[in-house]
Amino acid sequence: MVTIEPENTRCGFVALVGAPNAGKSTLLNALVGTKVSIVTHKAQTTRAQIRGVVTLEDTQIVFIDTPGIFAPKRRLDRAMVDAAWTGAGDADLVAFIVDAERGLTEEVESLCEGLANIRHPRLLILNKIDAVRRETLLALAQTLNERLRFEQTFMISALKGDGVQDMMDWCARHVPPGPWHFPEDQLTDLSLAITAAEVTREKLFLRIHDEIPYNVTVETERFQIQKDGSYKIDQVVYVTRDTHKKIVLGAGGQTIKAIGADARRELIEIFETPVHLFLFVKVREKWGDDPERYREMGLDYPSGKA
Ligand SMILES: Nc1nc2c(ncn2[C@@H]2O[C@H](COP(=O)(O)OP(=O)(O)OP(=O)(O)O)[C@@H](O)[C@H]2O)c(=O)[nH]1
Repeated sequence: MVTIEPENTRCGFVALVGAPNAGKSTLLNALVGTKVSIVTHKAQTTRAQIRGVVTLEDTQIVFIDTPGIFAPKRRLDRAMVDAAWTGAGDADLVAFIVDAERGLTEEVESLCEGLANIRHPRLLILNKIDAVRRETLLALAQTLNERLRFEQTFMISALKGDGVQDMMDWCARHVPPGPWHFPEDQLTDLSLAITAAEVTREKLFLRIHDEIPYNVTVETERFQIQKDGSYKIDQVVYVTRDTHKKIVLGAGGQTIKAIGADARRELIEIFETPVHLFLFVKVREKWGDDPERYREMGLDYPSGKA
């Protein structure tokens, strides 16, 4: 066994920033090699900063999946966007993820402006190359490199894994010397309770097909490790309206039951222990404006910006 002396280690934070749906969470999961951040085809899935940890020989890289940056409306939205920019400002390297299929959208343009104010070295990551022609990719890479200075450009498919290792190796070579922040075998800093809430939220997003998911949040109210090692988890699904509650419940409670079954199945896989999951649906009209609700998600209350 090789012993790694603390004075020889490297460690750094790499923020993954980009527009909603660019593929940041998919990339984080591909980098870490397991699911640490929930992914859906809907924009604004990631609400808080989620850290995924990769330890390679003497180097630890902490990737930060940030919420997609967009024009915020509610307090929650502002807190999400703040979390994304804070993630970028705190990192050693900033990876700008661009959905190459969508190309140069207004969101991407305004992100370029924001990123110009961030002093840390930047990487350009063109994602979804599996869905784009080579010429389109090269043209996009050139345009973006003319707008902003990037240390390196990577063309990847987070979904298929192409180019992900190259990006990770590059990051490993460019993080500063320093002690590790996490034990070698830790993959994320999310608590069990938050992980459980995120998984249920993902299943909800996947089962309910309209506006409602943006108006839903899930909180783990109680997380108990039972004597037999199984987990008993009580969660509340907050919706903003009674009509939404009816949809989330479904006829005879069918929808929530199916969501619970999906979530339970995945939680058993993640936690590697039996899980007893209990979901309750409550109406909380303005939860998106209630700091208590999103403080739970690890988002800071955006002071003075109410
Ligand atoms: N074709 C293709 N689709 C991808 C790729 N990477 C991600 N996607 C899809 O893009 C969608 C959004 O992916 P996410 O990883 O949730 O995107 P995100 O940037 O984290 O989104 P927010 O949480 O909204 O900020 C999902 O449907 C993914 O499956 C890729 O390399 N190729």
